[in-house]
Amino acid sequence: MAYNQEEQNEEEHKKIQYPLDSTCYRILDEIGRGVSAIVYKAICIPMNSSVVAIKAIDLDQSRADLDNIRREAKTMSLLSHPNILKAHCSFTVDRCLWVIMPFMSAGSLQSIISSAFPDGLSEPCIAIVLKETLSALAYLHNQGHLHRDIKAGNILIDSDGTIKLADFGVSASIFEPISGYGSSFSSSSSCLMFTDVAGTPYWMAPEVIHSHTGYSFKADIWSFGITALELAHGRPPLSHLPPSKSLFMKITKRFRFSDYEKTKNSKNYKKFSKGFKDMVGLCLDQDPFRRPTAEKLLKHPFFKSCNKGPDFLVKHVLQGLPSVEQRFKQVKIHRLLSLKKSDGDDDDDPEHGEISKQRRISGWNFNVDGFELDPVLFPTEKDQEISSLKPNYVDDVVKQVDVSELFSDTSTISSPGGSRQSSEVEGVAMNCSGDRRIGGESVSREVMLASLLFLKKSLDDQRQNVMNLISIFHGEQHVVEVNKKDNLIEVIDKLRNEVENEKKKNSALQLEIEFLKSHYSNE
Ligand SMILES: Nc1ncnc2c1ncn2[C@@H]1O[C@H](COP(=O)(O)OP(=O)(O)OP(=O)(O)O)[C@@H](O)[C@H]1O
Repeated sequence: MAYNQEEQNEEEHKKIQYPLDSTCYRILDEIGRGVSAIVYKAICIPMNSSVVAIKAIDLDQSRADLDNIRREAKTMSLLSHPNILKAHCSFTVDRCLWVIMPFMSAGSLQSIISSAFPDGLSEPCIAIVLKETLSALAYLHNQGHLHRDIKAGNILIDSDGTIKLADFGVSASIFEPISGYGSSFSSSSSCLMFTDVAGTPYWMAPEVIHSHTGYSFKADIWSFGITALELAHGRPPLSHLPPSKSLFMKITKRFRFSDYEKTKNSKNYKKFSKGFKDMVGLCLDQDPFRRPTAEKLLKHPFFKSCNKGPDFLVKHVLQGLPSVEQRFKQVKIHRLLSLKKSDGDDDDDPEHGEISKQRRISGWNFNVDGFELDPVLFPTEKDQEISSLKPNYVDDVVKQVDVSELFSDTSTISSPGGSRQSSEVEGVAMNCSGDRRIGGESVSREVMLASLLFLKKSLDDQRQNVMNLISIFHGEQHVVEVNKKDNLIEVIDKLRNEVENEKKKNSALQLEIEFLKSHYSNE
């Protein structure tokens, strides 16, 4: 089912039309990879060989179906704002959707910080980037759209310092009719709400993860706050944890910034202004209704006092930076090397060694705190002594999750009346909540299922990453200069094993989900 954006939007006739034929484009270099897409630098031959970026989305891997993407592209083509990256056109090429976009020569802020500013940008630079992004967000929200994937990876910068918000892959219009979206949509509450889970885990608002309560524009404000921390520290909070674990921590223990506390004592500890910390704190209020709108946030003193522009970014961020394609190659090499380095890591883990070498697995158990499926080993004598103390794991999970308590925060950074409890953690770290054990009897099956589905997605993503690495080995050995045949065979064998392991984990997880579904439907 081929489609092109042109036939769906009369507006498009008014502007220069890029060709809808893949043979008109010549790919020059790969410049980025997402979960289900590869981004290329290319030239459009009939357009005086002008440089473009092509995002090739694998429709088999992508969550969205073609109808939704088509609808989204149509809606997005009506938007116009200096800080929003508008695609030139899009069309299908086999099972891929090619989105032809302006080439933003410095790439994303994420690619910049990961290669040149691992400890984050300076506050004046962050202020400019965030202010421009927030203008785009305020416009989007005023037009009735949620972005749903705000993060540094989706903020692009051009060689002149211009900032544009990109990637509307999961964005959605709150004004669209229910039937028009793959999203679940609820209008039962006082404002229109989405209930499907969309976005990238570390940046997701608690109400998005806890999807049955619904979410709206304020979910973007949360992600905006996380993006501020990402730009300030070089990574989002909790990113040292696997995505599923970070999600579950947010649901059960509420979001804390304890991982940034360590930063305070490190040599790279940075001090940020009160205004910046206050602004981030407002975005990261656990209660979406207390978070400010994008419009209101733009009036915050942090942004009001930001009077520098793109030139400042050129001077302090872009100068001397390798090109986006060079940076991407470096990232690939780095990933490859860390993969090789981690080859032997499992052997260092005594528990893992024991599992794999001495003991047989009898099944899987759900580790509530770690939000992981742990293998259950055939018991040793010592295990049998304590086994009678362990409750049935499903009951255990169900009794420990009291959804009514999850978001009734008593120690958030903003109090209902607007007065603020002291921010005890310095830097951007804020004490959002105590680490309270959750008790009670109420049960959220949706949370359980949503969480398990996330875990499954995380495993799928890991599998995809391994596949990507395999393709790097096959296609670009000259880049990584791995010439020794023996080495290659050994690494490929290990990758193959990893894929097999992932497959096994996926099947086990599938069984687990089936079990939980039938368990709940029987009740
Ligand atoms: N129009 C563009 N011009 C220049 N570089 C781009 C452009 N679009 C994307 N990139 C580069 O490609 C990288 C990958 O982009 P992509 O949108 O596929 O992934 P992502 O948003 O980081 O990940 P995900 O798919 O998980 O959302 C970006 O980080 C950026 O450096």
